[in-house]
Amino acid sequence: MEPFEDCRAVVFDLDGTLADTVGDLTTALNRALAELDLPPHPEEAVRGMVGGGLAKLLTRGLAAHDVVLERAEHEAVLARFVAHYAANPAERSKLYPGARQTLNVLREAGIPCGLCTNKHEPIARDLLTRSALGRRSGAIQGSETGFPRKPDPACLIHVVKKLGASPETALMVGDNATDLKTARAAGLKRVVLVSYGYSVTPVTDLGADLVITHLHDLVPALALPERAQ
Ligand SMILES: O=C(O)COP(=O)(O)O
Ligand SMILES: [Mg+2]
Repeated sequence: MEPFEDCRAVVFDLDGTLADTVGDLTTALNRALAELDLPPHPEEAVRGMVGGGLAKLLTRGLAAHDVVLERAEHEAVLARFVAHYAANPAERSKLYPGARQTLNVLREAGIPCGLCTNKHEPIARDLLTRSALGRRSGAIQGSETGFPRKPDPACLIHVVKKLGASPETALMVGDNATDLKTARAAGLKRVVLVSYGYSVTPVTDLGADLVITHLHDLVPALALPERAQ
């Protein structure tokens, strides 16, 4: 893409973009499945189920076993799954290389960073605090807070506004088609996708303005002043 010279804010997705969380998600999902006497899914299978929030992950995990629960039971299993995950969200999860450094460089360059995730917001905040990303993020928006989940653009529009930017001057960095769709629906002109996340479709086929293989490739693409890099 052309260097994005007028970037005033960067909004990141969390799972698959800043943090590799699939290990802990798999553990929690498999605990919930075990309580239903269902076999566990391997981490590689769960990778392709992440990105739509915990409710969707449970639905996908059950569907992979050809199980559809009646509503009340599904809600009860979901509550247990969320509780399992909330109890241990950071045992095996880790930030991707360059996550902290990239947020630092952007902040030093005067570009506020925010976060828009389909993860339950309290769990997202917990993860971010544990990984010291929370204080580097100017605005965090997760799910179950009254905003509809991505790809509805409302949460992204809210974060962009909180960061003091506009859709024209903000950039979204995500890992799948949902992030791209959300950003376009919010009116963002620049969308970067990372290639190492959880997308089941090759990200190069999705129509992003730029695909990066490493977070370190983000700052050079923004044409920031030399001192900031
Ligand atoms: O599916 C989730 O729980 C979160 O996904 P996201 O951070 O990629 O939006
Ligand atoms: Mg993601």
